[in-house]
Amino acid sequence: MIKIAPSILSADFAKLGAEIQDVEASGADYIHVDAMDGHFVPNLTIGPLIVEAIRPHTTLPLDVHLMLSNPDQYIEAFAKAGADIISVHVEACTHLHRTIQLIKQQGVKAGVVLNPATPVQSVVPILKDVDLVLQMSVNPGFGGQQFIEGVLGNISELAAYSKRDGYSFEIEVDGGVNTQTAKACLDAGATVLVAGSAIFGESDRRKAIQDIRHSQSGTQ
Ligand SMILES: O=C(CO)[C@H](O)[C@H](O)COP(=O)(O)O
Repeated sequence: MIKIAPSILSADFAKLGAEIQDVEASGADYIHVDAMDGHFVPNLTIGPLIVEAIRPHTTLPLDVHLMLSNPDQYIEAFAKAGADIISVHVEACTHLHRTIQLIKQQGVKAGVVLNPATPVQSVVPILKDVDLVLQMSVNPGFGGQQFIEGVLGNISELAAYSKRDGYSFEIEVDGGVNTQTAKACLDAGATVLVAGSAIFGESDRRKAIQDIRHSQSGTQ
């Protein structure tokens, strides 16, 4: 079953609790939370205080994507705030194995993230340790960007490693995912699709989630 993770980056922040409850009632599987530090990426967004504030508004897993230059410094705070999955960028981690262990020590699931131009080879040694690999399909920092087709090869490569070595990590794709681009991601082997504007930008969130989820089979 394909999982859909609405990215609250495109939600109405003035009514975030209600927005999250709406996508949960509309069939979402995870709530995707984008934390940006204005340094690793050119934008500032969400910190642990917001994660703590939204935690009581949903029973869904909070899937927290850290776009931070120094993720180690904030992992404990995000875990205590209520994150269920914490993902860090391979490009930001000098000691990736140590950072992944730090996440696991907090009792939450650990993910590693690749930017569009980062080769899959850079995460192969850590694949056996992670619960999720997040392949960015835009350059991180902003919602509403255009899907970069060149990442499809990375998704297929990740799926091939998973199959070859019997791993069970999720393959998540984030950025420019909509009803036009979802099928190619799923065909390549994605198991979780993050979508911000394609869900929160629609008045019928249930239909938006269903359309993305079923884009592979064509059954809406
Ligand atoms: O991580 C992100 C940006 O860094 C967002 O999750 C992503 O861009 C989702 O937005 P959209 O679906 O509108 O592209």
